[in-house]
Amino acid sequence: GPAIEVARRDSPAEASAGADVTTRDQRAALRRDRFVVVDGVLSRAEALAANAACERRHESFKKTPQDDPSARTDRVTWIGGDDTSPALRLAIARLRSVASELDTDALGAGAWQGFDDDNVSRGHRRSRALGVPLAGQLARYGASGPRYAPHRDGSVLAFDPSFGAREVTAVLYLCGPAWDEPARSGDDGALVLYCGADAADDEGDSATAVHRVRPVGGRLVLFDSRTVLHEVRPHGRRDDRFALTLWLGGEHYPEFRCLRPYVS
Ligand SMILES: O=C(O)CCC(=O)C(=O)O
Ligand SMILES: [Fe+2]
Repeated sequence: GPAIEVARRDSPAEASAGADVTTRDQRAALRRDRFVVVDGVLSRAEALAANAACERRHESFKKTPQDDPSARTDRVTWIGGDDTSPALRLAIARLRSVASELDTDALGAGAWQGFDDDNVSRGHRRSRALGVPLAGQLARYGASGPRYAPHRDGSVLAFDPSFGAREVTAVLYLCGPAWDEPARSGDDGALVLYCGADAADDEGDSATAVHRVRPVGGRLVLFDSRTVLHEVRPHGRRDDRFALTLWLGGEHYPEFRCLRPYVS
């Protein structure tokens, strides 16, 4: 898991796939609101093919090191650019491409400036390009149970290298067509974002805005890994909930190890 995530990172330029995944307005919304939802990142046919590849791979999903009912109970596997499935290679390529798009808005600074220009206001002399891991986490949430309790993905005070590197979380949903319609009742497998919650709040009570995102196939969610408290609700559907996640950030040289605190 984390070892794969940390082992190697590309620069945004190396990870660019050419076609735009996000618009300038969506990226501005991300920096302002600390999250944005982008629909149609995979076409319907591409999303169907990716979902079928996830279903075929059912046996390769494993427990995570954090596996515990009070934390998370999903099962995961890792997807790299050399995956045997063309549909999953396309999905990871679209996610990796987002980093170079975030860099293009840097107003001549040459790299990502952080959320709401945080990097500048915290006194960074230079902006940093967003490192792009070679592999993303594919998670499977089965029916009636698996969930991920409220958490943040990254922190500037991290001791775990992968955790310290994470700056922007990118989640691409690979759910099948049954997920296109809202759940009729009960828990719906939503990603719940507790925006504006205090840093000390791990439950979301202090959030200034709560957003529920349905995991529709082909939908991308981007958010601030370090400040946005979020959780995955359980669901009662027959079909599994699949999400491919890539954490952007950290420096992009081989074997990044977060030797320095990520504030400078
Ligand atoms: O599947 C999702 O919607 C988000 C998953 C998540 O929060 C994580 O893996 O850290
Ligand atoms: Fe998360």
